[in-house]
Amino acid sequence: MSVAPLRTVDTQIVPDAGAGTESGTAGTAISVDGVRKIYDTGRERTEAVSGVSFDVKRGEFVAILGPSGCGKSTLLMMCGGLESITSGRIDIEGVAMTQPRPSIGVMFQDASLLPWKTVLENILFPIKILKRPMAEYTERARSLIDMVGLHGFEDKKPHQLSGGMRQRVAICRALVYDPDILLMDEPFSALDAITRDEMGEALLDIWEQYTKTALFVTHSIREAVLLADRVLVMTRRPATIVEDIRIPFGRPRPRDVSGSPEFNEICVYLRSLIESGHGAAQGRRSGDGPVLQPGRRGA
Ligand SMILES: Nc1ncnc2c1ncn2[C@@H]1O[C@H](COP(=O)(O)OP(=O)(O)OP(=O)(O)O)[C@@H](O)[C@H]1O
Repeated sequence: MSVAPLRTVDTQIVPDAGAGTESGTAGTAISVDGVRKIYDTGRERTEAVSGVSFDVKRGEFVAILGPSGCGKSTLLMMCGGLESITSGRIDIEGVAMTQPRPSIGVMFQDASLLPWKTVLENILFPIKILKRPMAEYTERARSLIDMVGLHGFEDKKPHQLSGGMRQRVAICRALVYDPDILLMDEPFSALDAITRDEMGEALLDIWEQYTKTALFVTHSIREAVLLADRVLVMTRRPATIVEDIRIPFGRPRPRDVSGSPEFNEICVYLRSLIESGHGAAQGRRSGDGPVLQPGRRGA
């Protein structure tokens, strides 16, 4: 089932069959350059992010992995214009990021649905806020509902849904207005392991029909390797990027890839990086990461 295409008010991203791969011709969607974040509460100064630089190409799916509290969410929020940048610069489609934009969809750990609204009304809520034509977007919302397997639940309220179903609604809400970029902050972390795997597969299904640029924060190494074209590994706070690994599995991604020795080898390598918690790459510009192949570890 495909999703009805729409034109967006911002730059239209044309899905690129080569996007997210070495041969992709896509330009840069997100450019993070020397970004630092210090939270200053008056009583306490916390350096959350320190000198982080990386690029994300259009159509690329980049996962950010790192220890708890290292600054992943802070980095994502700065990319979404939801948190100020202390120093450095973030450009989205070549324009400096200073405030939220409709070309960026955001998804959080908590689905944050409005309890008094139905599934369909929740999904269409951004359309109401953005004052876009409701009839046109209702068709799209229904296509998305079908795609994530919620057909028949359009008129249910959030309390009538399981946690996984609520997150499916949140995915539809993030995609309904056709944002060019999707920022996801541990969207499946509150779900049980089986539902989490199902959601990963649902996201892969969506990705294959509806390529977007994505930045995805997760604690799950396996989820990152299953979903992403590249994985950025962050150090302990203040976070910087210790490794940028290109995942060598193409698109459409084989659903059984997570059972392969190569997949497990990459997971083991990433786990060792996270457990060591630091590396020699402080302050470097990320973006040309090694391709991790069987028997060959990233430098
Ligand atoms: N609004 C804030 N004010 C002060 N400090 C903050 C604020 N938000 C985050 N921090 C601090 O910044 C650091 C990084 O937090 P952040 O939530 O970005 O980490 P994270 O890697 O996403 O964590 P987790 O993986 O546990 O979700 C933490 O020490 C946190 O306490």
